[in-house]
Amino acid sequence: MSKVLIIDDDPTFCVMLKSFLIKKDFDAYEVHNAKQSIKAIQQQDFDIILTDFRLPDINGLDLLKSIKNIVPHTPVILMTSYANIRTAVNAIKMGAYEYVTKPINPDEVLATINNALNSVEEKRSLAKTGTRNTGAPGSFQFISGRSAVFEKIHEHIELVAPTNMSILIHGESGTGKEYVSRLIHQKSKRNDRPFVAIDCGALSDELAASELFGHVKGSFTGATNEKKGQFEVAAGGTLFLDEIGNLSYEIQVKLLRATQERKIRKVGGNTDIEVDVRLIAATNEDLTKAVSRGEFREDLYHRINEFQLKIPPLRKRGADIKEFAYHFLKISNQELDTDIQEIDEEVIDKFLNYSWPGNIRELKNVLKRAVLLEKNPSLGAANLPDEIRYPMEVDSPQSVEDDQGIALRTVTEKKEKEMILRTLEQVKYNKSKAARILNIDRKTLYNKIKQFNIEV
Ligand SMILES: Nc1ncnc2c1ncn2[C@@H]1O[C@H](COP(=O)(O)OP(=O)(O)OP(=O)(O)O)[C@@H](O)[C@H]1O
Repeated sequence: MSKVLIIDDDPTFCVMLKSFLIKKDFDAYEVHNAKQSIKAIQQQDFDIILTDFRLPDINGLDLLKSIKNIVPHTPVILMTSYANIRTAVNAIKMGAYEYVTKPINPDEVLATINNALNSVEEKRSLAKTGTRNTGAPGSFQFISGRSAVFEKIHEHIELVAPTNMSILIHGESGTGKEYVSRLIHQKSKRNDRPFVAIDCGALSDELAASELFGHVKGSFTGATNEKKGQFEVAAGGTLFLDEIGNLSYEIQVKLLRATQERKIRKVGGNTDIEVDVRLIAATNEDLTKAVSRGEFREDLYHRINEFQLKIPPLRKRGADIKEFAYHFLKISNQELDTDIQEIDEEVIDKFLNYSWPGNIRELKNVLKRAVLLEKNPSLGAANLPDEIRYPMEVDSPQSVEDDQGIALRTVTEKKEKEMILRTLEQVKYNKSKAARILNIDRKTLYNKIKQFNIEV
C-alpha cells in the first residue's frame, strides 16, 4: 500500500482528498503547514507527497527545496491555482514531479499519483538491473509536428544521433528537451544500452557527486553501502543531464574529467573507473552568460557543446499545437478510459492564441483535465482554464501609441477590473468563490470592487 502525505492548510480539503485516496487503497496522511510536513517527512517514509503551493508559513518553492533535501527521490506533486502556473513550471525545474491545478479533481490527482509511482518503480528497476529502456513499450511516442521550425531540428537530430558527439539542448521548461534526448538515444548506436536521465536542478551539492559518480561505503554519514553513480549505470549508453547550469563548480571539474579522460572516481574512493557514456545536457538559461559571469566553466561548456539544438517554445510551433492536442487527447482517453474523438475548432483557436508558459507539459495537463471534465463527444472550451478560455486582450501597437499619455498603472487596472468582472459573472457574484478563483483573499476582493466601482 503506497503511503501519501497531503500538505494543505485547508483541513476540509485534506479530509476529502484523504478519504478519496484511502478508498483507492492508499495509506494517506495530512498535515496543515510546512513545519509539520518537514517533521512528518523526517519521521516517516512516504512514497509520494502532495503539497499545496500556498502555505501559511512558507512559499511552495522553498518547501519543495527542503523536501528535496530530505527525500530527493520521493515524487512531489504540487497543487496550485492556474494563476500560479509560471511558478509551478519553475517548481518542475526544481524537481517537482508534476503539478495539478486547483480546484482539484480527485481522478486527475489519482492518475498523476499513479504515473509518479510507476516512474519511481521504473527508476528502481534501473538501479537494480543497471538498465533502463526508453520507457515501457509504447509509452515513448515522439511527436515531431510539421512546423518548418521543428522540421529543421528533426533533420539535425537525424544527423547527430548516430555520432558520439556531446549535445547541448537549449529550450524553455516543458519544450521536450528530455524527449528529444531520448529520441537521439533511440536513433543512436547505443540504443541497446541504458538511457539515464538526471535532473541536476533537483540535486543538492552534497547529493550531486554521489548521484553522478557513486560513493564508497562510509564515505559520509548515511553512506551505509557502496553506491553506483549514474555514469556507471549508463555504461555504454547515454546520460542526460537536465539543468546542467545548476551544478556546482566542484562538480563541473569532475564532470570535465569524466568527459575528457573518460574516468570517474567515486566519492571517498581512491581508484579510477573507466566510463563510456555519451553526454546530452540541457539548459533553459543562456550558458554563455553563466560562463561570462564565471559560474560555468568555459572548458566544460565547449566540451558539452559539440553540437547544439535549440528547441522552440510551443507558442512558436503553430500547427504543431493541433497535432500535440490530438496526441494528448488520445493518451488522456487511454488513461482516463474516456472516448472523446474530436476537439472543437474554437478550442484549437484558443490554443493557438495562448502563450503556453509551461509549453508541451502544460498542454498535456490542460488536455487531460478538460477530457476528464468533458461530458460531450467533442472537447469544448467550457473546461479550459480561464487564462486560455478568456485570453486577455492585448492592446494593439496602434492603440498603445494612441494611449501614450495613459500611465501603465491605468492599463493594468483596466485589465484587473475586466478579470474581476468576468470572474464575478462566472460565479454568479459569489464573492468567496471569486476570491478563490482569482487567488486573492476576500478583503482584497472587496477593496478592488470598491476601487473599481463594480456594482454587485
Ligand atoms: N515531442 C514530443 N512528443 C510527445 N510528447 C512530448 C514531446 N515533447 C514533450 N512531450 C511531453 O511533454 C512532457 C515534458 O517534456 P520534457 O520533460 O521532455 O520537457 P523538458 O524540456 O525536458 O522539461 P524540463 O526543462 O522542465 O525538464 C513530456 O513528459 C511529454 O509528455
